[in-house]
Amino acid sequence: MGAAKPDLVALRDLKVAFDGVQVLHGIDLNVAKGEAVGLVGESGCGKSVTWLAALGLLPGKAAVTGSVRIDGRELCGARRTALEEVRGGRIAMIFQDPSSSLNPVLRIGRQIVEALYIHRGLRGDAARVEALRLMDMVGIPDAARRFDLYPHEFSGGQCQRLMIAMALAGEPDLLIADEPTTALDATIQAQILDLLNTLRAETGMALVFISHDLGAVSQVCDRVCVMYAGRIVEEGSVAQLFSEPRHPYTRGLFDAIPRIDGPRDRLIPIPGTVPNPKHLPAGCSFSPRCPRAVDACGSDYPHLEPQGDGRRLACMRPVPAVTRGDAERRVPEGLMS
Ligand SMILES: Nc1ncnc2c1ncn2[C@@H]1O[C@H](COP(=O)(O)OP(=O)(O)OP(=O)(O)O)[C@@H](O)[C@H]1O
Repeated sequence: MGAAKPDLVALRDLKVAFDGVQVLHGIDLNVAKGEAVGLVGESGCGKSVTWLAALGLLPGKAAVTGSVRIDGRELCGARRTALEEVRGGRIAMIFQDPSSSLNPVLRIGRQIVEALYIHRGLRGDAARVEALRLMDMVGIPDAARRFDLYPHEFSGGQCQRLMIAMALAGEPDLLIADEPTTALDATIQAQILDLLNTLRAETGMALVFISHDLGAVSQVCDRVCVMYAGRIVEEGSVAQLFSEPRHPYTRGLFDAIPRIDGPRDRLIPIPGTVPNPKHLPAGCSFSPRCPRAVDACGSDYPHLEPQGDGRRLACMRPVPAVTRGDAERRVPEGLMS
């Protein structure tokens, strides 16, 4: 086994509140250089806010505390110039909707050239050559001819590729992809996941992949963090979590997705709804929906503790370990050790 890679990002006890309502309750999370980490969980659990807070992109009304270290440098509470240096340079972020990043009234080539100037000081022919290289790298055919087109002249999948090209303009060490494939149909989604894997292999950049889609996460990530109501409740390798989810919430997420080899009537939705951050239940926030909860779960919050097998888990009544046979049925092809 090789030595562990050094951390690129370390979040410690990251908390966020909007107008006095706490929505993030102390996130501890590391991303190593070159690693791909998935963040999954139901809508509103805090996946996006975690990274928007880390990059200083939340609106002024957000109260953010804790520590955000990028390569050892503290960014929580840092000056705007320090944050701007990191954003788009060391770290880039892409979103579900390319129109949030692409300017509809500017030709696409010019937008990439501008990003190259801002992040790397390139201009003139050098910028054009590099922009064409990036367009080619993200799989835009006939880049030279399409350099002068507007965003609306590209398909949804191509706009997503162009947004990735702009994100790569700063040669980031980390790309944060927030639901990058949710709005795309299945074939295009698969192509974008493939592209992310290829780019990671070619550039060595790390990836944070935020998604509802466990299947997509399994295709691009090394490690997964499962979030619930503003906390990480379980974290482990993709193979570990797919083969043996130990938190009842993680287990619930897996039971609620269709499996190609499973009968349709085996889909079990998680009962109840995600709690309102204004009125979180006492103890473990998942306990009112949890099939394994006991009285203590409604009074004491379980901390996220390292387990013997390398995962971290916040649960007093974890799901018992499954047998090897069950595990093999659950793990997507190629992930079984
Ligand atoms: N600007 C804001 N002002 C007030 N509350 C906010 C703001 N942004 C996010 N929130 C709240 O913070 C919580 C976490 O939101 P976040 O967007 O991180 O969830 P998410 O897990 O990314 O959800 P989704 O999968 O739907 O994107 C939610 O309760 C949300 O309503």
